[in-house]
Amino acid sequence: MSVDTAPRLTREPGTAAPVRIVHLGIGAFARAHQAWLTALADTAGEWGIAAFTGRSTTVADELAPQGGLYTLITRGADGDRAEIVDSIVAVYPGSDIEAWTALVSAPTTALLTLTITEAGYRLGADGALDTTDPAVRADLEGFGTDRAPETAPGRLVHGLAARRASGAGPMAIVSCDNLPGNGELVRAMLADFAAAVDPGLADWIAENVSSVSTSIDRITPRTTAEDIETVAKLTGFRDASPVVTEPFFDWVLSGDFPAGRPAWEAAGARFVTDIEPFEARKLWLLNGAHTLLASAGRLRGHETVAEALADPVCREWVEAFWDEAARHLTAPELELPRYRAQLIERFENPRIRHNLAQIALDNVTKIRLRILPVLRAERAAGRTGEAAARAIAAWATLEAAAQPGREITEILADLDPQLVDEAVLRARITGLIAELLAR
Ligand SMILES: NC(=O)c1ccc[n+]([C@@H]2O[C@H](COP(=O)([O-])OP(=O)(O)OC[C@H]3O[C@@H](n4cnc5c(N)ncnc54)[C@H](O)[C@@H]3O)[C@@H](O)[C@H]2O)c1
Ligand SMILES: O=P(O)(O)OC[C@@H](O)[C@@H](O)[C@H](O)[C@H](O)CO
Repeated sequence: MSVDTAPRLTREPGTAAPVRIVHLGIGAFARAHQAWLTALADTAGEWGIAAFTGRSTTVADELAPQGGLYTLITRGADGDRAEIVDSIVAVYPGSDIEAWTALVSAPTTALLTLTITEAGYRLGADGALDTTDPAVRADLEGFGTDRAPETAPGRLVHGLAARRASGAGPMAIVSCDNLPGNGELVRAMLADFAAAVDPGLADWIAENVSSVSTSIDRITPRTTAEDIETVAKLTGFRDASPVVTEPFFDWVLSGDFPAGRPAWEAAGARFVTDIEPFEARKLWLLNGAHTLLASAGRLRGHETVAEALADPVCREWVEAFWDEAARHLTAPELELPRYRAQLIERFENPRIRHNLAQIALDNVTKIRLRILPVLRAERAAGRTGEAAARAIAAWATLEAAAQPGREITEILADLDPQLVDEAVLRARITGLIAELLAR
């Protein structure tokens, strides 16, 4: 059936689970991962999700007429499988502060989950809330007035203040963004914001809000118009907002859930006491390789991860980066040879079109968190960290082209002043830039 003639996907009345989870930043990934796992785990229909967009209202406009239903296409190398996911039961634009406040402060709400992108946390290089950010300042100054908060920290603290006032009790916040120690970062972000507006509220949050850390993994590119056609053919429905993802998924969580949670382990999630090695494995090997390819692959004329990995030069650079990272990922439960083999298979999936330009967004933050730690660990061990340095050199080469007139040393200093201050390192990176330009 073509999308022009297919009936729209809509929810049957009376089939929505009660809201017990509020999600901020509904996009493609949350629907490929935690909303899908919630639907699988929640066989009794007790854990409905109320989803809010972060900035744009697009997903709310698309999903609300469908009662929150959407199609998830699992795209393997050999074909597509479509399923309709029903765990999202209400969708709102992020600007709907009335709905947000009512839902976060409801005693029935047990969890807040987040996919607001790395930039959405509004943290500075030191991991604390960036109070020099004009949007953060505006939310701090407007707190407690009629002005609606606009940043994620502002909205979260506003909602938690209402929860404290309503006496709804403790809850958990689960960050599902690709940041190391994402639970700790949420805790710091909330503590910094609340302390600046109401120290009593900061104490209440510290005692009543559990920040759960997670490592989240499922490659989910942006949906295309062609995907909407594919869904109509597979299901017979017109879905304005389907999501396409890969077969692989992984979710590791660590923390407390004072008001309960879905039995996510029944759907494949793992609960651990020490999440740090799992986070480092995923962020350095998967996201680090993505970040490397986002610069090096584009420099060599490639558009997608699969195209770049098919280039033996890029493949060698990725493997060399993994060798460096692997020396600092020593916990046996990480099963690195297996994880690396899976990564190659996932990156090579020719039917997942993961654009390097999309992955390159907010590159500076990503390099700081995924490449620099490997470079520092290698140098601390007395080695050069050549492969990590090459990823930085590739990024700096593209930046120099995009910012004519700026010296390479200025560009590197924006990333990390140490890259310029240490003469040996600076010379190595500039040497690698010359090598990349010569190719
Ligand atoms: N796509 C993936 O493969 C994948 C996998 C693992 C983790 N993640 C995490 O999920 C995040 C979102 O990915 P996605 O694929 O859903 O992207 P998306 O573009 O589909 O959705 C992003 C959501 O974040 C919101 N947002 C963007 N900037 C914001 C800001 N400054 N403040 C508040 N909200 C903001 C958007 O409005 C939207 O609701 C990633 O940044 C990453 O941290 C993604
Ligand atoms: O937007 P980011 O960099 O956090 O990540 C881009 C991709 O590396 C990322 O979305 C991966 O596909 C994902 O982390 C896989 O689990």
